[in-house]
Amino acid sequence: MATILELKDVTKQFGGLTAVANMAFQIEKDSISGIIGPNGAGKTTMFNLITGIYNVTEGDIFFEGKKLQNLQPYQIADIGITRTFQNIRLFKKLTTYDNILTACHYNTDYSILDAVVRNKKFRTGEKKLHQQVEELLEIMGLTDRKDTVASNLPYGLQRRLEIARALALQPKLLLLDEPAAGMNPDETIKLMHLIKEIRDRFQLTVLVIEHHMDLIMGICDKIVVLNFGRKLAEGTAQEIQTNSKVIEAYLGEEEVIC
Ligand SMILES: Nc1ncnc2c1ncn2[C@@H]1O[C@H](COP(=O)(O)OP(=O)(O)OP(=O)(O)O)[C@@H](O)[C@H]1O
Repeated sequence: MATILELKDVTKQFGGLTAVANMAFQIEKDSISGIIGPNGAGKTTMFNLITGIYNVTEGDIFFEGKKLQNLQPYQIADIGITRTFQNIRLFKKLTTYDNILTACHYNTDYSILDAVVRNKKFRTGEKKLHQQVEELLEIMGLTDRKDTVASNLPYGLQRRLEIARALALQPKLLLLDEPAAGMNPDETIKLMHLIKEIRDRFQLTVLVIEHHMDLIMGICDKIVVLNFGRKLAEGTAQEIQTNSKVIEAYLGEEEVIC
């Protein structure tokens, strides 16, 4: 198995606070991996480092063997890493369809001039875009809500729409920050199947932060556990559930283990 993402001794400090300390792990291509840990453990900060929102204080992050150094978030999206956010970020006044379409437009290969004169290249490109939007609507179960304004969608569907927008950028690595937040158990199970389906259909790698242990334990090939910005443990769901350090520090409450 090839490694798609590697963190080598990554540290992030905010003034005197060390949010992430000497973090090191590898993510295998085509896998689904999870990051868990108590509030404030450094999970979102790690996503922000991988996606270029923050620069690392020390250490290196490699994507497909290349160092991600001083790249801007849009450059990181260009090389194939996209994400969703803990606090949903959508164009709230646009329809579901247009939210996906604006993200798909990022991939167009026609120029402004092609668009102005509406030549064949533009028309073919536009047709492809609309096909891509329809496909994403279908996969994400949003077709019958395509004309609904995003702010009027139920919360669970807003989260799905956010994933659709991240997929529209055709990533190789998809980072999901608490995709099941606010979902009921039934929606969470459906999301779990959907994440697997997305991985298979688009042949991508998924890294997911989640507090819903059933989702994490149900879909992840590997789980990295953080505590106070440090890696506490790493392994399969079974290894994590039986790891004494994890049980002591994080999964101490029995009901957390599914
Ligand atoms: N921009 C920032 N400036 C200063 N401190 C920050 C910043 N971002 C995060 N922190 C701090 O870094 C630590 C890790 O925060 P982070 O949001 O990464 O944790 P988390 O594991 O994602 O938590 P949660 O599960 O609550 O989302 C926290 O102490 C937080 O207050």
